[in-house]
Amino acid sequence: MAMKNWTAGTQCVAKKEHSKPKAGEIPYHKGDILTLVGPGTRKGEYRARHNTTGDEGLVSGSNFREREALRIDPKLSLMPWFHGKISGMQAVCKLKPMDDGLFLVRESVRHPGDFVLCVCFHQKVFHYRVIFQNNKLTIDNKEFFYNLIDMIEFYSRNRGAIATVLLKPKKKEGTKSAETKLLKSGWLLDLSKLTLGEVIGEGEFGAVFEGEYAGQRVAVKNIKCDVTAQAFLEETSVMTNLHHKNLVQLLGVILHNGLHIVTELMTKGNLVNFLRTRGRFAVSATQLLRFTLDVCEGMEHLESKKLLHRDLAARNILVSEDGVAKISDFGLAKVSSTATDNSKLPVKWTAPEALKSKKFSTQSDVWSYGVLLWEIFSFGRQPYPKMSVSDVRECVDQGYRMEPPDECPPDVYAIMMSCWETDPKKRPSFHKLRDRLEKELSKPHT
Ligand SMILES: Nc1ncnc2c1ncn2[C@@H]1O[C@H](COP(=O)(O)OP(=O)(O)OP(=O)(O)O)[C@@H](O)[C@H]1O
Repeated sequence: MAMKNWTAGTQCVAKKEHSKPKAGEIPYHKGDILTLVGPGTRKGEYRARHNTTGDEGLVSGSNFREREALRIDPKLSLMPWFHGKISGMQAVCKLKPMDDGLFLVRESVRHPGDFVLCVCFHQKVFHYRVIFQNNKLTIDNKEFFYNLIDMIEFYSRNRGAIATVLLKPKKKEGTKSAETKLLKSGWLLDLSKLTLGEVIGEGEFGAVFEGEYAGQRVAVKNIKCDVTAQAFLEETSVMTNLHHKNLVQLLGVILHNGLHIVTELMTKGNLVNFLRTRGRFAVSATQLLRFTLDVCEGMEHLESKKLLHRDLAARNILVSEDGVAKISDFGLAKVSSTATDNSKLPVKWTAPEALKSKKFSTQSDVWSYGVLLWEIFSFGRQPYPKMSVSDVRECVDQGYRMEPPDECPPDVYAIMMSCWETDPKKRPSFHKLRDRLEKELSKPHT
């Protein structure tokens, strides 16, 4: 068997029961998930933390397999039972054989915007109109839901006012159930183990909560809108491929009330706020350099996986309790290099060739990294201060580059400038950047 060479942070699934641990070992059940924290004392052995019990101790690598990453698959659907705009007749044709509890959801042809839940029972199809009012969905004006996912979840457990509980989704052709896939691969978490705490941030698509999952402090992003939740599924799939000390770790997702995305908690918040609230008297140049190196190492890892970030900026860097910077927000991360919607691009951070001809590459991430360096050394200032987005586009095109931030070490400014070479090929790789930053860090700083 090939020697496993797992790094700290790798999530593993137990292949066997291990109920009688020896001294220093921890117990686990088949299917339990553990996070490796480091090498063990002997060959093939690791130190690991049990994701549910929180126990930490030694485990044998041969009893585990790495938690499977999700393939980025556009067919993966949170709502495989949703068939879009089809007529009642068409729905009836699809619901064959008419087993009790077989169901689908369609959009009403006659009342656009309203949905219809179609369920088989006693060889008949029942059509329940789902009404959207006051921002909620309801069938009977007694039970109300934020979204379809929630509604289906409810009627899969309770009959409520309908003929039968929902037993089996009729999948739309060409879709695969995300729930099944997440469950099989070990990324589906258990709602009953989650406790939500206070709101710690506001994302574009919903609040971010602090919480606890099976004893571990976590951050939870809840996406209520079905369509957005579906879009986030892709971000989550990307994250299942990533384990690195400088990338915010996905712990898993919960399908309830839309989608809950559970990640490790970064208690010191995002880097912009971190630097703005502390300022140059509280954060040393060495600490700033450590942040830049942290981000660089995270990017080097993304690069090694052939992934682009596309939205690298200090607002998307989070700081852990022990002051380590990690990259988050893989919303725009993609394997391919063809862009989607240009209007959403963060212009002040995006390389000119990416803005102009959608040429995204690791080199365009390097450009953004240069802007991020500038943000770090200016303690969280908005880049290109006082310039409008269209001014920035135009000036940068004509060769304008930002001045160094106050008291920025000249060598660091030289690194920024090299990231902003017009010709992407002339920009350094993240690997090269790490080299230069490590040298910088080894110099005496105040
Ligand atoms: N894992 C985490 N730990 C601590 N705080 C977090 C975590 N994730 C997010 N936050 C906080 O919540 C804020 C919003 O995060 P979020 O990623 O939703 O922002 P966003 O940039 O709007 O992303 P999106 O476009 O995905 O909504 C962050 O700036 C940060 O302060």
